[in-house]
Amino acid sequence: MCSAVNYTTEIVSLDPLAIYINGFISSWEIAYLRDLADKEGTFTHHEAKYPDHKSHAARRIASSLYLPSDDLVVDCIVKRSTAFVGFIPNDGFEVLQVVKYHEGGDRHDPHYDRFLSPPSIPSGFTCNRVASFFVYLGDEPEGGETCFHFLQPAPQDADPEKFSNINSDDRLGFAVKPVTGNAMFWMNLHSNNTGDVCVQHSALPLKSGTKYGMNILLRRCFEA
Ligand SMILES: O=C(O)CCC(=O)C(=O)O
Ligand SMILES: [Fe+2]
Repeated sequence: MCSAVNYTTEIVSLDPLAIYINGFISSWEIAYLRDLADKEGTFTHHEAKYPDHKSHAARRIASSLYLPSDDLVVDCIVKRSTAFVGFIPNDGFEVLQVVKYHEGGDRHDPHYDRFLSPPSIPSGFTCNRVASFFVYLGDEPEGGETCFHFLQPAPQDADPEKFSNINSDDRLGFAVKPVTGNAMFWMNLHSNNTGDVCVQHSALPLKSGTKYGMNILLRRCFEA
């Protein structure tokens, strides 16, 4: 039995569709997931796994770990995410991934979550990441915002505890602050399965503290 969570939503952008979610994961779920991540083993530093990615424009300086899919709480979060995406045609979620950033510049430079060259499978079908959730699992560091480089700036009356407009890479970026338990959801693909160039985003460098987050990536398979 999954416990009910009364999250609320705010539409950030209609096109591309991007939605901010308040209270998507409860505090006991966060404590549970962080404990589970610590028990599961060691976080792998992205650049230890992929040393040649150091020269990539979308450089990712962070560590990550996959959560076990057979865990009951993980399953409840997948069910909640499935209910959230509703009628969006999809083929389920990837294994949930916890990401950890340390102070001193850990970051993820501008990138897309979709595969730019999706692997095709023998049947002639291919799968890509149609939509993403990024959930903030604490702590609340200085810096470490998720910056969407092509979304409209937040309106002046937007809650400064959650949103800001900051200049990143010389572009005005709409930035989401890592508020524990809250999440961003956005679409990566158009309905014709081509990539939406407007959802390029980055995790800005951590100035101090530690940041944990979780990627919940929705798959869609289609004829290539
Ligand atoms: O850490 C963030 O704020 C965003 C992370 C992200 O975009 C990713 O892991 O793909
Ligand atoms: Fe991303």
